Amino acid sequence: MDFLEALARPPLVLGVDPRPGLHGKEPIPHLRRYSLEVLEALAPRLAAVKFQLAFFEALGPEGMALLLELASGARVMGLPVLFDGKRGDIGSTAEAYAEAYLLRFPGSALTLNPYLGLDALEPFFRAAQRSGGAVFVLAKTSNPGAGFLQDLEVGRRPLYLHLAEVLAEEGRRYLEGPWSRVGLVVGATYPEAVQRVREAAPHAPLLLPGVGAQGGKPLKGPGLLNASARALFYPRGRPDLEGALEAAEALLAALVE
Ligand SMILES: O=C(O)c1cc(=O)[nH]c(=O)n1[C@@H]1O[C@H](COP(=O)(O)O)[C@@H](O)[C@H]1O
Repeated sequence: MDFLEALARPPLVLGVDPRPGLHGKEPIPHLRRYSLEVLEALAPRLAAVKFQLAFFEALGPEGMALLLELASGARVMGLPVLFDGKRGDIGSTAEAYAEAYLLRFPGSALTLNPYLGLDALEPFFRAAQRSGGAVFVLAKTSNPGAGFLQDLEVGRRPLYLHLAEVLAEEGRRYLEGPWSRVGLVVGATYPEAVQRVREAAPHAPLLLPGVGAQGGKPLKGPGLLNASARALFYPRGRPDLEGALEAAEALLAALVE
């Protein structure tokens, strides 16, 4: 599997951010069963599944084992996997992160934090190239305080746009057909930023988190991957398979004719 196949699938990404408190007295087995059911039911309606590593790490060793099981399960279902770790470190450590999430899971994608600079991102780009994967670099995040650094002016445009331009140029070396393996993250809560980044980086897949619980609306357009976690995985504030299907259908109705 190549992660870029996600771009030819329905433009919806299911975020899996497990809340053990919603899964009863024995959360891990319940969560395992529910996650597999949701993945199986929603897979044909999804571009990819995004596992937020923090929530699995918070569950301890059993949580990490569950993450690996769910990631393997998604791959068996033919569903592209995105690891949301927002990694970023000096080159030699970046190599290790890239090994852990891109090379050990060929065809997967990983979210990245660009604060350390291009030399710290390149090991991830090369690993994505080797493994048929992709990366999504944070440009404009969905949170209310995103502008603190990301909107600072650099050469008469906001920093996030400068980053998008630089990565669009870098990303040309990692093109596979119309799309680059170097994607960007732009919060669905900032639709005008999505538009500006799309213009600055026409070949970058764009991951748009914040749909649903954070108030973002799904956005339609080439290479736009709308991501929703709570509103899809816990549609009425709790595990609910029927509700998850309905929520996915409703979001897709707004995205696909
Ligand atoms: O990289 C991300 O996925 C991400 C980037 C961003 O700017 N904002 C953002 O909310 N996210 C992640 O997307 C998920 C949001 O979940 P919901 O708000 O429940 O849909 C969480 O896992 C966040 O860590």
